[in-house]
Amino acid sequence: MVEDSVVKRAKELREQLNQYSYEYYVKDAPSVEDFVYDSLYQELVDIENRHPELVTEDSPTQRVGGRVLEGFEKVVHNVPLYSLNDVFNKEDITAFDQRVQKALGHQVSYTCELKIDGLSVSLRYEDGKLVQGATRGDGSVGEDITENLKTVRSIPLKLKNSVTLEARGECYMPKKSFMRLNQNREEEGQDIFANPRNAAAGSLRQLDTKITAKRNLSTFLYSVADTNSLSSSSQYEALQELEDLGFQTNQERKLCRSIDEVWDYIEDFQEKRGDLPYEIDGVVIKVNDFDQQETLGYTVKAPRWAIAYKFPPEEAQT
Ligand SMILES: NC(=O)c1cc2c(N)ncc(C(N)=O)c2s1
Repeated sequence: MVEDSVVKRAKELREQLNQYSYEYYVKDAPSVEDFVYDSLYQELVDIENRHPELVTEDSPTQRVGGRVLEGFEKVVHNVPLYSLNDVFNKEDITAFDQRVQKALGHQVSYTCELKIDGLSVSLRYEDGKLVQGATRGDGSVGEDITENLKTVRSIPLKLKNSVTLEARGECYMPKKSFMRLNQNREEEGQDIFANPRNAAAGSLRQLDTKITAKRNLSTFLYSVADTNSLSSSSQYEALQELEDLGFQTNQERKLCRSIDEVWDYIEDFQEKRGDLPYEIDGVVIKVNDFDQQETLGYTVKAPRWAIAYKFPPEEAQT
C-alpha cells in the first residue's frame, strides 16, 4: 500500500507538469525554465518507477511512447470527414458568395482559417479523456494512431471539461523541425522527406511510437464531428470553445462580414505565408453560423457552406 503522501505528491506533480506542458506546447508561453520542468519530471519518474500502480493515462511520462505496434487497426468515422471544393481565383470566391446569398436570401458572415498543410486527424474524447485518435483515411474509414497521437505534446490527454466529443484538425510538422529532421537524416545517410506534410504523415505512421515522440509534431484543431457536442452556435465561437477546452487552435482566424473582407484576408496571407512557422496551402472559408451551414447542407462529397481557396504553389526554395 503506497503512503498517502506519495499518492498526493504524484497527483500534484502530474497536474503541475501538465500545466507547464500546456503553457509550453499549446500557448507557446512557458511560465518556468526547462530545468524546473525537468527536475519535477524526474521526481515523477522516480515515484512511478517505485510505484508503477500510480501511473495514470494522463501522466506526462506517457508522452514519450514505448510500444512498437504490429500495425494500425481500421477506424470507421461515424460522422464522415468531408472534403472541400477547391477554388483558385477571385471570380470563384465571388461565385461561392453569390450561391450562398441566393440560397439563404441575405448576406452572411464567413470565418476564414488558414489551410494547414499537414495530416487531417480525428480525436475522440469521452468524459474529457482522449480515447482514440485516427487518420482521416478516405473520410469514412481511417487508421487508429492513438498511441502515436498521444506523443504529440499539444494534444491534450485530458480536456479542461469532462465533455464527450470528437474534435477534428490537422497534425503538422513545424518548418524548423522539418529542416532539423532532414539535416539529421542526411547526416545519417537516410532519405530526406520532400516536405513537412510528408514528414508529418511518415512520423504518424511510425509503428515505433518512440520515434513519433521525437518528431516534434504539433496540431491545430478546427471543428467537431457533431456541432451539437459544443455550446457554440457558430464556427468562430466554436474555435474559441475548442481553445478553452485545451486544444491548440490557429490564432490567424478571422470573422469576415463580407466576401471583400475574405478576399483581403486571402491576399494578406498569400503575402505572409512564407513567414509562418508552418506550411499552409490556402485558406478555408466557411459560412460562420451553424444554422445557416445546416440550411446549405452538402453535395455528395463536400459542404455547400465552405470552400478551400488554394494558393499557387510556392516558388521552389532555391
Ligand atoms: N478537408 C477539410 O475539410 C479541411 C482541411 C483543412 C486544413 N488542412 N486546414 C485547416 C482547415 C480548417 N481550419 O477548417 C481544414 S478543413
